[in-house]
Amino acid sequence: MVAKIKLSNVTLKFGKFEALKDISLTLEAGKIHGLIGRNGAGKTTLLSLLAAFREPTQGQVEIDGEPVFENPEKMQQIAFIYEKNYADEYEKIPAMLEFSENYRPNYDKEYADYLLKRFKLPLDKPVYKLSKGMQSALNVVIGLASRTPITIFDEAYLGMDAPSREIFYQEVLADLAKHPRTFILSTHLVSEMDYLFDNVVIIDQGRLLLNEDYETISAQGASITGAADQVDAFVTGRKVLNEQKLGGTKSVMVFGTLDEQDQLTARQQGLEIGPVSLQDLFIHLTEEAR
Ligand SMILES: Nc1ncnc2c1ncn2[C@@H]1O[C@H](COP(=O)(O)OP(=O)(O)OP(=O)(O)O)[C@@H](O)[C@H]1O
Repeated sequence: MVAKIKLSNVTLKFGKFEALKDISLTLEAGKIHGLIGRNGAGKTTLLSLLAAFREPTQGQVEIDGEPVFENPEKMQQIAFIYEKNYADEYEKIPAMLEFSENYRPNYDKEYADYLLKRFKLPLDKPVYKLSKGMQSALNVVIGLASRTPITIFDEAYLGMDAPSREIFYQEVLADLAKHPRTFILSTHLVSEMDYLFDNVVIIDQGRLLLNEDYETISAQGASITGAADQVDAFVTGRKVLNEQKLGGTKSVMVFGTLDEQDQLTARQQGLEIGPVSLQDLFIHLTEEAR
């Protein structure tokens, strides 16, 4: 079961402050969408609208053509996983999971049990006594095992160590392949998670900067590596995003596509051309917008 999300001219105000400014975008069903933006860009605010936690001040948020706000049928199809405060959660994990089991029609208890084991989560402790990383892993279990048509993870990895984050990423990919649905992952760990994304949404200061598939974005930049003086000559006049030097070798990231002639010239000069990282493009695009 998959679902398509559409925002049309969405504005969200907190009092006089516009946290989201006239955002229109479509998120295709069955894909992994990466949502990135600097601190305070409006990611959580945007996700809370998708999850029907709030109503836009202006504009429409629709899932499969229907408004989502105060629409119980649509809301049941969306899991919004964010960092919760479990200070007052005296239940143990099995009791907590009962809610998802009862409320989510596609909830898979066997899969949840498998994930609990994979994350090595203790079942005999009240949730408030779990470490921060364990509480995040529990959120991930709820999000994945609910198998909702739309699953939103808002920086779900907070506190999780590297091996646990790796399990999270592996499970997103493996379970999506078996049970198609739409994932939206917001993150600051761009270089760690970019390989997961089919599509990337970048917002900055409440505005949409970009909503494109990962391959198209990657083609908007290139890395050029080779002898330092040759590389310097090649990148003259181009927009340099980042450079690194090791001995006589230099690697420079440039913004903009390289046409066939550029590629031929680079090869003739013994320069190596590679892709640019999403992280470098993100830093560049959000700096340029200021
Ligand atoms: N309840 C609120 N009342 C007033 N302003 C708010 C409220 N929630 C968020 N904001 C403001 O809206 C803007 C966007 O916040 P949001 O939490 O969506 O950003 P974010 O991109 O998720 O940031 P971060 O990466 O730091 O978590 C910020 O300027 C924030 O101060």
